Amino acid sequence: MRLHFTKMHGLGNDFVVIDAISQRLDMTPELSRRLADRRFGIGCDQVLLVEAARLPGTEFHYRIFNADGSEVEQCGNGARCFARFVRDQGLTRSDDIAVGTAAGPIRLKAQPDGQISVDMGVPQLDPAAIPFQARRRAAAYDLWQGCSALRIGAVSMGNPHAVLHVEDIAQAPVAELGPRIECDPRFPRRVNVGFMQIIDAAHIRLRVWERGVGETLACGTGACAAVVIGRLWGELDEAVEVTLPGGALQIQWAGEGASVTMTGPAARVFEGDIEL
Ligand SMILES: N[C@@H](CCC[C@H](N)C(=O)O)C(=O)O
Repeated sequence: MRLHFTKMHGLGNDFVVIDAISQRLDMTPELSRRLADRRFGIGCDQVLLVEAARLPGTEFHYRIFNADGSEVEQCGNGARCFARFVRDQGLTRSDDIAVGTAAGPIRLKAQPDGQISVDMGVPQLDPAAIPFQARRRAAAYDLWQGCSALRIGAVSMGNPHAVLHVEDIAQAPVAELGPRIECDPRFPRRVNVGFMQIIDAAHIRLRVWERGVGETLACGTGACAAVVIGRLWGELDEAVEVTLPGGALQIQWAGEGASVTMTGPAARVFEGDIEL
């Protein structure tokens, strides 16, 4: 069987995007691992499937698979690439697209300058919704790693995130602490881990250890999560520029009960066919 795909990226967080409306595809963890493999497959952080709408009021359904084969609820950089893909392929003419995900519907807006804005929904801070084991909701939690407690914020942007403050992003222990926190038993579905350096109230630097992938060049939901936590800690404004290793995203969050908006680029790299 031959499968047509498009390789895309959002600030270097890279995707294999598949039109699963015009092509029949039975996605499995094995197949997503194979497509994502950088030596034996095409290579990407996530595989994105464009499917027919399932939720009322939406035009499409969006499924996301990490490089380790796990299917996940949300992907922010992927959402911007999804919007660009369905418009470039002529699957829609709309510049305001409602899309269903496992985490509920999201709205994607193509801006005149080519950037895409995504309404990422209302962040969930209740521990049970993240999911995170804690007696009660708090702005910060102590997470014990060996003999030392790390101060973290925890939030769901549809997918789970832990956020830590670091003094110097270049020296952040991402490869050491990332996998340990990802698999901490207090996060029963594992977790994405953001390391945030606050430059000033309108600008942060961020590196993210992604669940099911490892460190990526950018993480859209991670950028939203960091701004939410930074605002809960009283350190950030409503509009924040988030600089990731792959480039910058603009994040806006008015506060409790409001949706988070993320704006940034989406790029197409190449198209191809893979024999399965
Ligand atoms: N790269 C993403 C997040 C992808 C999913 C994540 N690894 C998870 O397991 O939740 C983004 O841009 O948000």
